Amino acid sequence: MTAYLITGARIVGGDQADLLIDNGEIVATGTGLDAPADARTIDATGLVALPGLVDLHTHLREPGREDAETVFTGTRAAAKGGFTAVFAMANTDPVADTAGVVEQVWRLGRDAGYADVYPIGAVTVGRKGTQLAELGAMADSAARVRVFSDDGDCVWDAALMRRALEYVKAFDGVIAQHAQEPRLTQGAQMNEGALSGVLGLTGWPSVAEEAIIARDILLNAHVGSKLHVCHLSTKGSVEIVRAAKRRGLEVTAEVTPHHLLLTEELAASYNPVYKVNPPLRTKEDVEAVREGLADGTIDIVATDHAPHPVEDKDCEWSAAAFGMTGLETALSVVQHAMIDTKLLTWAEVADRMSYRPAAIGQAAEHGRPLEAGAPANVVLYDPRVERTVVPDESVSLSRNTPFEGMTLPGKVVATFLRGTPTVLDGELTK
Ligand SMILES: NC(=O)N[C@@H](CC(=O)O)C(=O)O
Ligand SMILES: [Zn+2]
Ligand SMILES: [Zn+2]
Repeated sequence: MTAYLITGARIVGGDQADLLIDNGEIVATGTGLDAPADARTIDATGLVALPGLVDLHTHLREPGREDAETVFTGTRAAAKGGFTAVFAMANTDPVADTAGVVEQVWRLGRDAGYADVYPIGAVTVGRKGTQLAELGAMADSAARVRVFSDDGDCVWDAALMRRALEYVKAFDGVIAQHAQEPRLTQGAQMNEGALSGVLGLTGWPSVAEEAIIARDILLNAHVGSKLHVCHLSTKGSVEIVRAAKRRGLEVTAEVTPHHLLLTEELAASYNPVYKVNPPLRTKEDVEAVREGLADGTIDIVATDHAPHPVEDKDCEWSAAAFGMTGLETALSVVQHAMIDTKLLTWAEVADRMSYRPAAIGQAAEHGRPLEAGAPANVVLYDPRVERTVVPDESVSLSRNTPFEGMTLPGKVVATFLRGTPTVLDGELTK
């Protein structure tokens, strides 16, 4: 294995220093390090060194929709975005609700070699919301599933949600809820408000999200398990989670890059690239989720990378699929929304995009501080450059980025997965 001496990087949580990587590990940090003679030197002056990013919410689409994304293409996009681990959502076809399917996804990730893939298991059989899936079998499988979610749909039946929360206690699992009250969102197309009325699109009230979050926090407190809230998007949701945490109730929550930056006004274009679940909300909501992420109410940023082929997006708004891609732009959007606004430091970004998602998902090899002895999962990022987002430059199979044409700060220069570069000089290594 080639050794790498990374010089002059700003190491988050530490000083400007050198970083020596060998045999898959961080061997040392500091200055004047004793590198092997054949070590490759990377001048990282001006770059930020972060622990490899961890995405707790990615749609890789395999098996079933390999026209939108595969484990191979999705993890390439992940590596390009600085991620070394992704949690693959269960809404595939077949649904990841058995040990067989989660093991298949896990193996495909390992064979591709771009990022570690942690499959998420479905909570209910076929994600149909009526019968618990084989959670224990998925937990005991080679994929060692610890996160379970019916994402795409809400586990709306309170009794079933209670049983799922109880069940995962046996192996310290977590239920990640897609909080959407189905009766309040029938036919919903965008955020409910004055604008949805003007545009003639069925509205999606904030309360549909908040009611489920409040219910689940109480259910979870009752059974003493672990609840994670997917893609929280409203000011009211932030307030509910903040109040719960103040009371000492166990809950973790995520926000997506797009909900940190974009607002419902984009729907006025009727361009389905802006159609997403949960919908883009108001400026007030964006400010609230930013504050929530800054003060730790919201634990993590997760991309909800949701690739869709052109034919599912290039149609009338109401017929289009929900979802947007996000792996390759996540860190830039977070820099723009949170660092350049002085709401977060880089050390806090490492916390929200690496340490904490790894802890919630129990990805022990990931989310470790850049210190000697840790697995060499590292990203080198240049916050000084700018780029205009061009969909065709994406290595994802899909093109549905809502950031097309926007100028965003920063660029991933290198990503290391256990000491092996998956990205060097800004390009995939294989
Ligand atoms: N976010 C989305 O709009 N879509 C996701 C499902 C989901 O995350 O709910 C998808 O699978 O396409
Ligand atoms: Zn969802
Ligand atoms: Zn999702």
